[in-house]
Amino acid sequence: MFCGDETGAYVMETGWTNSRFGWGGAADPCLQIPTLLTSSNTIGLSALHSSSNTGGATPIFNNPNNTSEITNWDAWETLLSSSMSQTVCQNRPILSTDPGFSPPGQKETQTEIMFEKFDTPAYFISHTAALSAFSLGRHTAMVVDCGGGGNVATPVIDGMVLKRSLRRSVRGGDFLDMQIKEVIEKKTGKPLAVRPERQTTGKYKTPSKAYLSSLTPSQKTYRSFCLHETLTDFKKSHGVSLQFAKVDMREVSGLIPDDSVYELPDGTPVNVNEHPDLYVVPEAMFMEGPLTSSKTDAPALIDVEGNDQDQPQTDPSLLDVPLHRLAHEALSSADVDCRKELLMNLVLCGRGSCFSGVDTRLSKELTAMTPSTFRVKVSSGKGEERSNASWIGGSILTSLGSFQQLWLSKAEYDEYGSTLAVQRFP
Ligand SMILES: Nc1ncnc2c1ncn2[C@@H]1O[C@H](COP(=O)(O)OP(=O)(O)OP(=O)(O)O)[C@@H](O)[C@H]1O
Repeated sequence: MFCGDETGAYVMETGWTNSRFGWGGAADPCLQIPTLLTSSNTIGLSALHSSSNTGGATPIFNNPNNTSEITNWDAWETLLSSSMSQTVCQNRPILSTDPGFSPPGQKETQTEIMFEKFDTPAYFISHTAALSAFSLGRHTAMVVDCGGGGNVATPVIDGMVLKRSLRRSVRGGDFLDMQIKEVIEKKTGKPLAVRPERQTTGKYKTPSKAYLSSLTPSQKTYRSFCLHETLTDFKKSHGVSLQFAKVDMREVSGLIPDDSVYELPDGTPVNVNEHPDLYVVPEAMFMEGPLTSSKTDAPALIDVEGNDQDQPQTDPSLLDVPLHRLAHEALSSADVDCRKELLMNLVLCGRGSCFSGVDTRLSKELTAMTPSTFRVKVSSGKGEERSNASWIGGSILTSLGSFQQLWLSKAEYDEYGSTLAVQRFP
């Protein structure tokens, strides 16, 4: 048991796309780092160019199927130590998050690193979905998290995650990026332009002459980063214009600006309104039938041009189903008794769900799939609250007095070792 009066805990979440760090009790993380910007010994843009024999930097997650399997522990440690030095964190209890499908042994390794290398006085690993539900004040909820690596539906009952009912799908933010890239390239008739990080940005930016296809295969992490940065910028600026084909247009009328022009990094203008296939890209989240037919369509490609010969095959447990079916699958595998309550408490989170109308659409589709006696109620935070839901849940949890007895303390670790992590953090 960690018995400090005032814990001042450090809360960290290592997501597929973004990692978040900050202090327990705070409203927002004080530091966010793109997870891709980390290599074994450095962090930041220089990490993308650090060479290795395999060509390019090796990121923390080098597996397109499992967003939580840490494959480069040195990079994970570098990310942590860098965030701690930036936020001046020393000798604090640390809470980290786990999405519930990490491979066996990962939690023990994390626990060992925390106590042996970072000398933390206490440590705790909590489920991402349980924390997201908690951020909206719910102990029981069906959490639908739309991230970069994929979408995950997790039933949470009384704060406990039903692991056997957890369902993942490939249609996350990276998948949509590939769709947007394809449409833009088809419209403009040339490869997608990206903006090298050293070029001037802002009002006086010069057009970029760098194209995704001109970056060499050895720059694969850099290419992924450029693609992600360019298309996230597109989604952010045109998230309002990107619509769902089946949403009642009366509900969203007035949201589409008449002149919705996005300027690509090379200066090419793309009028989103003139390209219905562009503004309905998020519709892929709800489209029926399989959308990923080949290996190169895999959701979270590290090599965006499909040149990586070592690319693992897509995990068969990853579903290629629309968001509402994903939630429905997770719901159907939960106990009959709790389904009604889960549907009444559907929590939508993750930055990938920030397109306008996702909550309405999800609610409509699920209502159509469930008996009329069931009521679907989708709740979600606004803006950053939605994006940082699990981090915020961790921040709330660590500041509760009743939670303090749940920490795994250094004394306990010294006595029983990291195997205690398996019991403490199921
Ligand atoms: N305004 C926006 N509208 C839609 N999508 C967005 C927006 N901003 C960012 N995204 C997308 O959200 C995804 C990242 O979401 P988020 O930060 O929740 O992921 P993560 O937590 O790092 O990933 P994961 O949950 O898979 O571990 C990226 O694919 C990004 O392009």
